[in-house]
Amino acid sequence: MTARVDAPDAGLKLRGITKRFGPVVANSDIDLDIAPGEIHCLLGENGAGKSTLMNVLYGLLQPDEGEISIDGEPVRIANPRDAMARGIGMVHQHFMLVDPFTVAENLMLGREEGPLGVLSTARARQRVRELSDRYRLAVDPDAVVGELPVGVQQRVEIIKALANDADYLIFDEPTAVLTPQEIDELIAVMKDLRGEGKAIVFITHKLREVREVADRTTVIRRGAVVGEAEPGASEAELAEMMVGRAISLTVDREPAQPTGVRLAVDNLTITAPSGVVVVDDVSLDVQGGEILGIAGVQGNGQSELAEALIGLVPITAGTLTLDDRDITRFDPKQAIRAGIGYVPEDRKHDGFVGSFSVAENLILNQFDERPYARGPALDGRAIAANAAQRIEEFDIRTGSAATPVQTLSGGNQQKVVLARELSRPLSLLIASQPTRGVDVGAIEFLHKRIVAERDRGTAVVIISTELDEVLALSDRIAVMYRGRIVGIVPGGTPRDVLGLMMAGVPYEEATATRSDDA
Ligand SMILES: Nc1ncnc2c1ncn2[C@@H]1O[C@H](COP(=O)(O)OP(=O)(O)OP(=O)(O)O)[C@@H](O)[C@H]1O
Repeated sequence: MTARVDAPDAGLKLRGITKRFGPVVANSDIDLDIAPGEIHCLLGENGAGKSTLMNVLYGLLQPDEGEISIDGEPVRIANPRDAMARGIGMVHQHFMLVDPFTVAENLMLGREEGPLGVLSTARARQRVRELSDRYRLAVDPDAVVGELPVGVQQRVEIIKALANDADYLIFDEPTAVLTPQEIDELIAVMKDLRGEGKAIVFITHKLREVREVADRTTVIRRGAVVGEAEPGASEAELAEMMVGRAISLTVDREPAQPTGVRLAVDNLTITAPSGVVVVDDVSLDVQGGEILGIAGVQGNGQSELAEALIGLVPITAGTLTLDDRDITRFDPKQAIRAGIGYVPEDRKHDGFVGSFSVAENLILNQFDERPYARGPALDGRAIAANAAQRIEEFDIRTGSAATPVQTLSGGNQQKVVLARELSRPLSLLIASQPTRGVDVGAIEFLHKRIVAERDRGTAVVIISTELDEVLALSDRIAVMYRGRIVGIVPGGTPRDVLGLMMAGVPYEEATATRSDDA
């Protein structure tokens, strides 16, 4: 018999997939072929319909029209159990793991009732070990999932999919939440899987990753396939195909015109409930009209520093001063009133209320303020007018202003948070991973807005694990390592020097090492 991969109809084929949500056509007559042994990138703007299509393929959604076949045989995928039985696995954008359970227990649960069926603890632990050895996915079977960093949780998701013997693996924006090193590791795993003949569908907004791994790239715009990108297409070409216009991948900005210190952080120390000192005697200033970038490998105290500035975590020692006012003990409400804008790292958790509408989320924290509050009642007209303006300005792709935010695509949810925070008068803007999950076109716009906020005289703090983003926006860069500031350096500092500093090497030594290498 002919080997399966040689057969003309080998692989997975989607034909004419259409999926509507009320008036929104999320997928319109989509054809997609996924061949064994390929990494197939799915590229498209926020809200283009990528996750919807993958949710159809995984049986989480039923299409209104269209067919799916595997190796020429039509299949109906009614639910994830069917998908897994057909060899389709999915690593979700938002993990579907059960936090209080261990890795092995999560495998046993087979959350989506996979073909693993009943599995003993011993067998599950052994399976985790086998798979983690084979694919270099270091995971302890007995670790409690909720206590693991996101990068490791993602490995657990991959192990779960592999434990079900998936031939087709869907990775829906897996790199959005990973550090650069974790991204490299994940890409190596994806290449190994491809080498074994598995097919991978890879969704990402990072064009560099597409160029690194894609055997084939299908571009979707507004629910329909635009076409396949040419092999070897440049980042600029991919971006243009995706968005439908040429876009600038660099940020145009004039040198900063600092207006004097607005934010002063003095000897800030934060001790976590576990007793670990997560921010250790940090002092820094941010001037009005300046962007201070904070670079560092995730987990080196940057998140806690940001959360302390907005009053979300208690401070152990030190002081915070904004425009000569002591804000050290402010709670979030007071901080917001003092003109602090905050874009949280975890938008789902701290950024919005999913069941509230887009319009409501755009005025969250301002419900009791003019012009939205009129006495004890809300002024519906003012709320609607604000929503219409922000949706237009930030190009938020939503059915209407009344749509619950939880049904928006990931990137559009992020735009709602940024639109809200960038639309009130600010003294200080703190933005953690501001463009996480956002498409290149929207990044261009959001970066311009952040620079415009600086030029208005606001003090801006950007925290990002994307060194490209820190470099594109920052006038000065503070590098954090193990809760301390390793150094505060000029905006244009070379990447490799920053990289060394992120590993704890002081600036002078890092620059000397660099010239030694040269
Ligand atoms: N459950 C739902 N109810 C209503 N509308 C939905 C639902 N799920 C998705 N949509 C809509 O379908 C469209 C496509 O969304 P989808 O999440 O597939 O986009 P995406 O390409 O994955 O975007 P992103 O890059 O931002 O993640 C969007 O307009 C979204 O608001």
